[in-house]
Amino acid sequence: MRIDIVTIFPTFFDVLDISLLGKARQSGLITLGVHDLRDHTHDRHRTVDDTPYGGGAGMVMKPEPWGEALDGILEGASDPVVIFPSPAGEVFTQATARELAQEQHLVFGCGRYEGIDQRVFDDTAARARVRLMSIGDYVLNGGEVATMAMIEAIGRLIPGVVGNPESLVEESHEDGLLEYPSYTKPAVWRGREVPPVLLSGNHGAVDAWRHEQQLARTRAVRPDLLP
Ligand SMILES: OB(O)c1ccc2cc[nH]c2c1
Repeated sequence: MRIDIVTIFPTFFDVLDISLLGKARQSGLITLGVHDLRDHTHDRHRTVDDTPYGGGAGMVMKPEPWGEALDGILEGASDPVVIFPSPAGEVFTQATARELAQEQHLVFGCGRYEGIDQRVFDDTAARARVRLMSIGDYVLNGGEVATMAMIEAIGRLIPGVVGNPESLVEESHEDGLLEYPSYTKPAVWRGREVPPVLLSGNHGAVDAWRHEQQLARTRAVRPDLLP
């Protein structure tokens, strides 16, 4: 998978050189391109924003630098999905991560200030699949944190990135439920015992207990996930 990111804070994504995603890049499973939006400005101050038409507080990101940056990425690209993190976007879920992990090329456009001139979305949608994505009902200062979260959620689902693919199966949201509680040695810690069923060696009983724990947790914390 190729991933391109357009941002005014390119060093924000240096962290993608480490851990699982860093290994995936070294092995060629993921190819990453980080593009500084200011490299697509042509004034002395490298201006990327201006006051909003219609008035209002804050600044809006100018369309010209975005147009030039995306032209360079989309030219010759093979059917990428262009994702703009936005509080006004569809909610990114584990199902979205699974869906996007199937793609060959993702482009993330990280907005700042009050957002990006709408014509950038419209112009890009005329030549690529565009999706505005929200990672939750709260507002960040820009798209970089959301992009990092989505890249991690998507990247870990790409075959070969996570060593043991079985570890991807029993996770929260994979089967529509929250995950069961986990325990490891010691069997007693500060007077707290591991649930005896987990020490029983009875795999059927363990599976049943874990499923019940998933249901109980989901009922308590995320009843909206239940069918
Ligand atoms: O909360 B968010 O996901 C988000 C995304 C993009 C921008 C651009 C300016 N504020 C933003 C917030």
